[in-house]
Amino acid sequence: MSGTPARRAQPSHTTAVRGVTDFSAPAITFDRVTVGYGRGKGVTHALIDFNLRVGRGETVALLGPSGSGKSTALKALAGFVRPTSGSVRLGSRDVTDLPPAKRGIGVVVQSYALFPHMRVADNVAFGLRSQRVPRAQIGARVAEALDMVGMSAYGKRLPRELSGGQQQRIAIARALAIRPSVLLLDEPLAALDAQLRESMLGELAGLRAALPDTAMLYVTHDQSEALALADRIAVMRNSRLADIDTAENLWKRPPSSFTAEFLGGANLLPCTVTRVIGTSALVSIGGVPVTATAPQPDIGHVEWESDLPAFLCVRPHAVTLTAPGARGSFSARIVSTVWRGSTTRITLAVDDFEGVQVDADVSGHDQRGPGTVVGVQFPSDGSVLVPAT
Ligand SMILES: Nc1ncnc2c1ncn2[C@@H]1O[C@H](COP(=O)(O)OP(=O)(O)OP(=O)(O)O)[C@@H](O)[C@H]1O
Repeated sequence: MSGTPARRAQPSHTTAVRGVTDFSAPAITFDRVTVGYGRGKGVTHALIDFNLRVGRGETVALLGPSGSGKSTALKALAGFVRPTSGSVRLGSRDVTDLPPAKRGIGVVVQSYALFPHMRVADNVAFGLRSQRVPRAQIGARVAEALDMVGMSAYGKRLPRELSGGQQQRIAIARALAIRPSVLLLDEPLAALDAQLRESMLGELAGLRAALPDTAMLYVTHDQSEALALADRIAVMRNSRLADIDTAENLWKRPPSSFTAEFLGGANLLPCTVTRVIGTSALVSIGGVPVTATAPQPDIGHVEWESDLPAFLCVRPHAVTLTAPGARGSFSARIVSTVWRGSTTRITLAVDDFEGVQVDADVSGHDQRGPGTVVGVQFPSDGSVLVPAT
């Protein structure tokens, strides 16, 4: 039997590298940070015992449902709320008691927050003037920041003369003008339409590559943004850090059912572990044996023991439909189909599974209607064990 860990809520830093950046030097540290809003019995604990380290040049996405504490973590770092307990550090400097303007952090929020009466260049210069950067240098720094976001030609415009995407670019330029070592982005694309969001995502990825020493903390509840931009993803749940790891590890080997579901939807099939040898697991779903992959982790506190209840996590694209009665298949009936352009999402009721429907994504425009009987297979390389707790 092999021990299999879920990597969970460890205040760790990654050894992965983007280019030649050394993430091991901490740029941001949250050390057991708790934040409460209100007092006495009415207090809301928006962040509880929160630990996180972000390395120099690293991008970490804070991902989680609405109200899970993501923005509060950012505010604690930026200095907009004071932790009830714990500390925040930038590099080796404890900034817990420092006012926001003295922290030297670039902040970009969803609503752009540009000064409406100021021209673009003055908006971008704002942080530089607050930092008393010599007047002679301001013009060049503003030009440099506008150039980074492709908005050099717009310095004389007022914010109301720009589109939403352009305003957000100016907000990013304003944050970059102070050459921050830490950039905080709070849902920066949430106010933009889907197409613009997609192109801005590409631009943010380019910006990230152009700023190899800047640590970024990126709040989102959109898993595709987190997967596209982050070196690591920290998943928040109920004011706490639930799981943290590289985007790839969390996607391929989710350490919890919550993260499996939150990061892009997953079929979570209740199963019982029969045995695990190396990375090969034999499990039972409703008495039917199925082979799967057991994640082999580097940190571990889950032992895959026989008879342990667990989940089999199968992404919809990994579910295979066969002819009814095909060898190794479960018998199922199509409940509904939704055509999504390049794929069709088929929802299935499987005879041996009580109360659990299975989603399958098949390529093209599948014409099979509700009630059609099919076979369903869960290929072992697309089925991974997830702890039930
Ligand atoms: N100023 C405030 N006063 C009282 N409670 C607050 C305040 N700001 C946030 N909260 C509460 O703290 C909790 C965490 O809020 P936070 O904004 O950090 O969540 P979030 O994960 O960023 O959510 P969203 O994705 O909706 O922005 C929520 O329950 C929220 O209602």
